[in-house]
Amino acid sequence: MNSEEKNIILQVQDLAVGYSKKGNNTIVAEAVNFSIVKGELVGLVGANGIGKSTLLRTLTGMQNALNGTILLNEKPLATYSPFQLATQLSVVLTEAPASKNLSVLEMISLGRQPYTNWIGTLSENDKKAVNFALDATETTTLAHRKCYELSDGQMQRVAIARALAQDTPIIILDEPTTHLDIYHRAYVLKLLKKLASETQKTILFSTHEIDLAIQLTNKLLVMTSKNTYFDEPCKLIEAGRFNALFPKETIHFDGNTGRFVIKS
Ligand SMILES: Nc1ncnc2c1ncn2[C@@H]1O[C@H](COP(=O)(O)OP(=O)(O)OP(=O)(O)O)[C@@H](O)[C@H]1O
Repeated sequence: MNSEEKNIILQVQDLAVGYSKKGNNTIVAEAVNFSIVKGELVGLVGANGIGKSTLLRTLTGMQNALNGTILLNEKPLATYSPFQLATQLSVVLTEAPASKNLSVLEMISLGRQPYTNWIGTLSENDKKAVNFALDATETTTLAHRKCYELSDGQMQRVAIARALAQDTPIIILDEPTTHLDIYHRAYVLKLLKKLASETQKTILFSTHEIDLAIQLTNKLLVMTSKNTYFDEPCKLIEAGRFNALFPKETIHFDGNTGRFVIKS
């Protein structure tokens, strides 16, 4: 076993994802294979409706795989209890949280739920994790504001802080840059990169910011209607994988600049 194999935290083998209704399976993506190493920042890109959220929901145990294997720390995901999973994997979804009436501090403290006692009292260790999360996401000054008072960009940082407070080795985020302006999109993705390299957390996020993801991530998962590719961004460019993402008549990928260009 080489050192990369030893550090694999999430391994996906021949995975099929999709939906099951009255015994009929609708497969959204199949033959998905990849292995993510500890401390890597991995982006998931693909056209609207290709199956990014479906794949992420399957990887977080929120919906069942239709086929194949997901190994978390070499153990099948399906064998983790909800409590065990909450200590390994935190999830940041796009939907606004139901409890926007909470203060920022209360929202971030919710991340400590897997560790707190039944009345939810925070130990010194819990407080340390919450303070680290506030600091890392620059949300300390917002701590006593209500979540409903925040802008989308501020709320996104709070959602990331809640996941950080949960202190799991893996954080999975579904489109963390939705509704943000270009500066805040870059800010959030740079924050994820910093967290992955400084805390050795493994971070997997879906995004439509392909140009930014190419610049910032260690690896990318590229979902197309035929295949899902997984590799370093430069190798994916070399192999022409981004050319297959969108219909060529409208935009094409320029491998020299690493950017999409509108066709005139
Ligand atoms: N609950 C559901 N039941 C059945 N089909 C669904 C369900 N949710 C999504 N789908 C279908 O699964 C396919 C993939 O959807 P998904 O939301 O995973 O795509 P996506 O890549 O995340 O899209 P987007 O970039 O637009 O968010 C789509 O055809 C969608 O209609």
